Amino acid sequence: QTIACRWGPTWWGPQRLNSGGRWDSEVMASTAVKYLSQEEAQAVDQELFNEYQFSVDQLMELAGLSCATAIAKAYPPTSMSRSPPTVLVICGPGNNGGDGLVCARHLKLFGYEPTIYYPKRPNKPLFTALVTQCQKMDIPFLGEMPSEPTMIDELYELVVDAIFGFSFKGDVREPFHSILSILKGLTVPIASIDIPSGAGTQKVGQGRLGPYPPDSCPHQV
Ligand SMILES: NC(=O)C1=CN([C@@H]2O[C@H](COP(=O)(O)OP(=O)(O)OC[C@H]3O[C@@H](n4cnc5c(N)ncnc54)[C@H](OP(=O)(O)O)[C@@H]3O)[C@@H](O)[C@H]2O)[C@@H](O)CC1
Repeated sequence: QTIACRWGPTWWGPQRLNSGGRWDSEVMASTAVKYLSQEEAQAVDQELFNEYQFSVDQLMELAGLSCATAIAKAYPPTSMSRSPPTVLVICGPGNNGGDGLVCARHLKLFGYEPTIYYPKRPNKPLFTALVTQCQKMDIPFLGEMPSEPTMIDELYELVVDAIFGFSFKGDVREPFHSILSILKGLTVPIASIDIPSGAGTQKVGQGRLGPYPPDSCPHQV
């Protein structure tokens, strides 16, 4: 999983399996960031599931924890104006949304005050369990998206975009089109899990939350 942060002191190089199946230490040691294409990301996914026998629960827990850790490095609670810092985590209908639920749980443990908006919930045990775990940690779920960017700017210091990952395709459908429109108007920073949602993963281009790869757009974790 590529982890990158624009404002933090460190750029974490991508960690990927090379064609021989070994961790590519040269790439890991590099300070440059390589972005995986949609096909590359999906191939890594399949290799981890099939060859390495990881389960989706395992990978999602690691992904969510890694994202929360990267966010805590980029935006330490002590650097934020509120205590605890308020974070809105917006989760999509796929595994990227699952990463967001796990991330919210770890952000709470790291001293943030996350709130989740999860408008389209898959009826699968993995996701219902993740929701239960967040509820048991007293993480609130919003019934509806704040309608104006200024409302989000006032209530939250950071937004985590866990809406779409590498299976996004086509034009954004509702309710996510409206959600992304609101996010485009924010002044608070947005940390995007995997890719900025709405950005294409096939090629460098202008995504709906900013350019991709994101040299000057929301943080990508
Ligand atoms: N590889 C790894 O090691 C790991 C990967 N992980 C994570 O998984 C992510 C990939 O997960 P994923 O495959 O579930 O896809 P993802 O993008 O979250 O959601 C796709 C859903 O979105 C929807 N949708 C799509 N296009 C749309 C549109 N235009 N407009 C509106 N809706 C649209 C569509 O849902 P539907 O509308 O069909 O209900 C579709 O099913 C990956 O990026 C990484 O974050 C970690 O969890 C574990 C380790």
